[in-house]
Amino acid sequence: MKTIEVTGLTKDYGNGKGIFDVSFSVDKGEVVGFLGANGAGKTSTIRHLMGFSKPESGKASIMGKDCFKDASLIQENIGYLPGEIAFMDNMTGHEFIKFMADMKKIKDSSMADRLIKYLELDTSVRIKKMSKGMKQKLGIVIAFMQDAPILILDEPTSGLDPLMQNKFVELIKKSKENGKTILMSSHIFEEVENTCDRIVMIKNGKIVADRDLEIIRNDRNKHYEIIFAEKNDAEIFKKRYPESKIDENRIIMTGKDDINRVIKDISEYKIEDITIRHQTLEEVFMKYYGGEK
Ligand SMILES: Nc1ncnc2c1ncn2[C@@H]1O[C@H](COP(=O)(O)OP(=O)(O)OP(=O)(O)O)[C@@H](O)[C@H]1O
Repeated sequence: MKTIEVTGLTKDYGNGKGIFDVSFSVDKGEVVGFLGANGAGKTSTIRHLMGFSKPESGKASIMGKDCFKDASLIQENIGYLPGEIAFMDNMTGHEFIKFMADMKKIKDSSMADRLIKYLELDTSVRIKKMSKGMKQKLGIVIAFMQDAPILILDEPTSGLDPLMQNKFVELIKKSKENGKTILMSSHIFEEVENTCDRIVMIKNGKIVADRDLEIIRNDRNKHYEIIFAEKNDAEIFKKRYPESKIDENRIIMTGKDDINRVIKDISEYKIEDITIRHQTLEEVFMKYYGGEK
């Protein structure tokens, strides 16, 4: 049995909006990044997983339980961070954490205390006076405080500064070490690359990719950017590598060509600058986005 399973999930909002025949699964202990541009269907899928929306067809289940039929069981037991957090504005952070802990029947507050300290969150502030980042931290504390074995996080780093984003990445890594199963939506490739085992990508409500990151890493092309001293040399080089792109005396090419051969070929010319690197995950996935992010 898969820990999280979505099968043929469909919800048509009209005008081509919604999610259509979405299927993917997450195994126990796996960390899966759910990537997609704005409006791609990440939140809609997650809301079905949390039992807030009724599928038009298809099914979402967690630990074999139907997410809609067993919504209260799911909501009580999953560590969940919503994309748009609706807080009780008049409460302080502390009061709200206590309120949620009571609702989720959490007796031990030590995990919440550790998270508050780790994220440097001042919980004495009233929620209506909190910045976006503070509210996001509060949401993270609530999602993680029950030490749930399954976490569903909708754009968890939205509103966090780079330092806190890094701390969040560490939190995910630690949670993975502790055997948690995590589904995390994002449009930030880097954070997904740093934390996830697998990527599921959604575009216009449909799944367009589902790949292990290890396979993607091993399969990445090399990216070359070469600046020739002479424009003429760049043109000659371009003829040897017809797939490359040329802009004045600059050649950009991506491919699996033997690096030794490329370096040997380059060495025949006077070069001003050269960069050789692996493709980023974003570059690999750009084809699925079709140019739009
Ligand atoms: N209840 C609804 N009624 C009508 N349209 C909806 C509803 N919920 C979502 N949509 C539309 O469905 C599409 C998918 O929205 P969703 O919120 O799932 O996207 P997302 O991938 O989470 O985007 P973002 O990154 O912007 O949060 C959007 O075009 C959205 O406007």
